[in-house]
Amino acid sequence: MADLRLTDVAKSYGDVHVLRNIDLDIASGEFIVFVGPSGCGKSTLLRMIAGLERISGGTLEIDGQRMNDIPPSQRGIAMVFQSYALYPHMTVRDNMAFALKIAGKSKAEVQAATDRAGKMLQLTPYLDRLPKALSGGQRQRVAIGRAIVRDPKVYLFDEPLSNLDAALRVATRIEIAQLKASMPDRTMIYVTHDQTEAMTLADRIVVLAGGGIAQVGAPLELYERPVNEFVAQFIGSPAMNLLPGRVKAVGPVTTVALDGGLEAEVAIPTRAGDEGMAVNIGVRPEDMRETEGTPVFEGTVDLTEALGEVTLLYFGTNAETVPIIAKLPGIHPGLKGRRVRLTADPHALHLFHKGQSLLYRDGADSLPPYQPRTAAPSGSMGGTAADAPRTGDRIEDGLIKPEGPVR
Ligand SMILES: Nc1ncnc2c1ncn2[C@@H]1O[C@H](COP(=O)(O)OP(=O)(O)OP(=O)(O)O)[C@@H](O)[C@H]1O
Repeated sequence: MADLRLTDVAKSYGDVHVLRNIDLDIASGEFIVFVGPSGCGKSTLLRMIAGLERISGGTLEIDGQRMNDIPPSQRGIAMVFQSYALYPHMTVRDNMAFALKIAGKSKAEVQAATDRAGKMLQLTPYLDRLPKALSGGQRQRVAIGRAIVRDPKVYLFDEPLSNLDAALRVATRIEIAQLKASMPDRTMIYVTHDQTEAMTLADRIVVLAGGGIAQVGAPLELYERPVNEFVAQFIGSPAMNLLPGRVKAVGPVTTVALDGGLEAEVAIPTRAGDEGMAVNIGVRPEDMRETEGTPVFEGTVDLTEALGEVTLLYFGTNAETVPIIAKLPGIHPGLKGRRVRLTADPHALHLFHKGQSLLYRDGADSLPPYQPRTAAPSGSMGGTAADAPRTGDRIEDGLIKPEGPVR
């Protein structure tokens, strides 16, 4: 059991401010995923929690205890890295046992812990193998095993699956979810670029952007109720389309006159005085469908991509109009070059003013509470800061090639 509290946490490298004003409470047993554009500071935040980076400002508490100046080994955390960084001359069991041996655990304790981790990760048949005789997925499971043997309160994962091929990634993702389910009281924080990992593993996703937190919420809450255009376009793939226009009629349902002459009804309230307000309607590609009636969008299909279960239609890719993508279920041959009329349910549409969702303009508290999922599909894995490759180590194919004597 471990809860974490970050208060006004900041990170700068000299004059470069990477993160600021990070306030975040993480409950014991939660699976938290950090996402955000490349360079937004996800790994830096994780490494500050691990103690591998100094915190420039603010406070990190674990279980109410200030951790800013506590060394990584005393924080009760373990970290799994993208480069699983195993010692090539050690067996799977010895790789997993390494930190325990350093910590002076007895032979019996080491044996019990590695047996248990091997069983949890289905590595039992491989315990006496060297890493070179394992697949990439198995190697990453050993790295996770190294975390498990230490039985940390908090597991940190830095893009653990990004070195794996697509099929292994799916399999390992599912294993992580199962692992978390088997350790409901362990807190897990996970950095990824992968939308599917974020959506399927997280109890809550933290979207980082521009050095701060853009939004924190359950995966489907971010999908259905993004606070702003950035989150709206970051969560979901392909990204949400934005159609510019002006408010024409206000009320519980807003009528928007779209640039180009079409109109759309959006089931988001506006009030007297909002008439004429410049807005963007947000419509997810998967919410669009063909219509014979009144469309919210009409255009000539520039390009199609048939993915089997869905077909992507691209509009305005080489024109002056806003590019639009629609995702239609099934196979739609022969649409390229055709004029298509598309609509969407008013309840599926979003409405933004100056980048912010109008849903939130009177404060998020005025929204009916979002129903969190009850059966948490959480999952995670582990490793320790002690497993971090040292400066000077080279990592090739996930194996540490130490420059100096082995630790
Ligand atoms: N030692 C350093 N000195 C100066 N700037 C640094 C240092 N380490 C990281 N940064 C900068 O901090 C920012 C955040 O880096 P970080 O690796 O945390 O981003 P990220 O969101 O994890 O990115 P990615 O998704 O690409 O892995 C980047 O702009 C990076 O250039």
